[in-house]
Amino acid sequence: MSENQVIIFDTTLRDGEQSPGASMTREEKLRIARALEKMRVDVIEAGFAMASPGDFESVKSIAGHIKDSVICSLARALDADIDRAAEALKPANSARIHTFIATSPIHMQYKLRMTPEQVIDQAVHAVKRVRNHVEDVEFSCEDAGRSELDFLCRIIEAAINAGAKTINIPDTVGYAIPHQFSETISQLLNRIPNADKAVFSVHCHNDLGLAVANSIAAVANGARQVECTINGLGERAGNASLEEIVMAIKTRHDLLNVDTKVDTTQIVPTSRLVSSITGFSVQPNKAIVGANAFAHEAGIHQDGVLKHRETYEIMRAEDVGWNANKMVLGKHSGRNAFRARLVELGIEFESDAELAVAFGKFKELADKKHEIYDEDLQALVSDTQHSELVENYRLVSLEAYSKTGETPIAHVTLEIDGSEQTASEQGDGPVDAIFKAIEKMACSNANLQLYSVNAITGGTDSQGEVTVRLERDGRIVNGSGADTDIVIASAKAYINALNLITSDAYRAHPQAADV
Ligand SMILES: CC(=O)SCCNC(=O)CCNC(=O)[C@H](O)C(C)(C)COP(=O)(O)OP(=O)(O)OC[C@H]1O[C@@H](n2cnc3c(N)ncnc32)[C@H](O)[C@@H]1OP(=O)(O)O
Ligand SMILES: CC(C)C(=O)C(=O)O
Repeated sequence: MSENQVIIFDTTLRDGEQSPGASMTREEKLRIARALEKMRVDVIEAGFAMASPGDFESVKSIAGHIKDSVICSLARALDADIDRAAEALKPANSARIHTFIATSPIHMQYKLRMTPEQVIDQAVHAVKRVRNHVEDVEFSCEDAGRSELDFLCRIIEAAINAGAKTINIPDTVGYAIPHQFSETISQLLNRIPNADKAVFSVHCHNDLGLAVANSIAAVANGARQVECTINGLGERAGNASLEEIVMAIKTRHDLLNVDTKVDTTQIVPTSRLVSSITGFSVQPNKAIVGANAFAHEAGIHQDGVLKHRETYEIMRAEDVGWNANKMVLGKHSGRNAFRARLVELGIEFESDAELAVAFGKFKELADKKHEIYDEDLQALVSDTQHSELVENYRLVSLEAYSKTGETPIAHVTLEIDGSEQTASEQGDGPVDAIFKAIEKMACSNANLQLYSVNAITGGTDSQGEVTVRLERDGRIVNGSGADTDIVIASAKAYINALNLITSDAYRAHPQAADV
């Protein structure tokens, strides 16, 4: 293995599963293991065989099915744990046993109730026991982040002499700070006489939100294995996230000068799989795999990305398995992104003035709604194009009241041929009351033939798009209106239909006039 390669050791199925609520069945673990193998993860820690019969079976099943990654089981520094791990790993192509014992004063004194000398003896015994089963021995100094450096040097030297091939330095409780952790790694590598006989690994927890930073700092100072999990799943605040580690190494190759074998295009599919199996959703702003990781809403950013993607993107969405980056239209968006999306939708305006009107309406809508979807744009543009109509009727204000047990009532103010009128009516529902109030003022004598409401997109902040079909003297028109408030959308649609039915331009049947 090249000295510039970092081994990616995934522990989603072991430490990840220690996340309260993240227990997985054997079949689920196998599905994740297959995804990790496809991603070309070097080592998959499949479980802790001693933990339960179910975990034993999971390790065994993964060992039997996965051929391209090394399969590993955790084991305490106890013969029974080690033998159980070896038993589960029998079917594996390449097997590793990961044995550990705590090395910090607080763990040795209060948890293990052992002296430091006893801990060294047990570690050496455990490593030798593992060597009786497999060549590939990993030894971890649990709580290394709070262990004394001199003691770490002693126990690691002894473990390497006993046959450990990988030495893992876990920051078990997420206590380390990057510059200090990288100094620890560098000291261990420099001071332990046989350090060159093993690969040094790190396993960082995220209690202070520093798991990835500490892991990368360690890599910069000579660690060549990183233990991590998909989506940063893991005990308490989680482990270092695989996707962040791998992409930091890839993106900052200029600085770190190391590589991994991971096929990064498998990151997003695997993240989704883990999230759907565990039920732990990924926060939208999570690096790499969050829904917003490659989404831009701010106009200045969108403009920059449209002109030259790298202005605001340090990675390509496609490289981590997204289809593409995303321009989200919202209230922070600018004219350039708005125009670009309309062009993609095949919508063009004849003049800049027309575009400006549509953009103004878009900003008004965006103030009411979080995200503007393509369907919103289409409704908005058709509204803008309708605005070419001579508006004999214009909605000034509207108040609709409904309460259980009471008859709904609406007060509507319209501008009709330049002057304002107000009417109030009761109805079977607020929309019925509105239509009656409008008709009271318009006196159109038109017949309502159809009223339909559609949510333009999902979510309760979706725009309602209303269609109102009116008929008068054999002429039929379809009016439409869109708004986040469906009562207002209904009034807009009715008024639009009134304007159409009284307009010379729409004398034909609506289908013929393409209304
Ligand atoms: C930092 C980490 O993530 S370490 C991995 C943590 N993961 C887990 O614990 C999940 C799986 N664990 C389990 O299913 C159970 O704890 C088991 C099966 C391993 C052990 O269960 P039990 O035998 O009932 O022991 P229990 O969990 O109550 O206590 C742990 C015992 O292991 C001892 N122990 C802890 N770590 C080690 C070690 N590395 N080597 C040897 N003994 C150890 C403890 O001192 C304690 O011993 P004691 O019973 O003599 O006091
Ligand atoms: C067993 C070790 C590696 C561990 O999970 C930890 O210390 O967090």
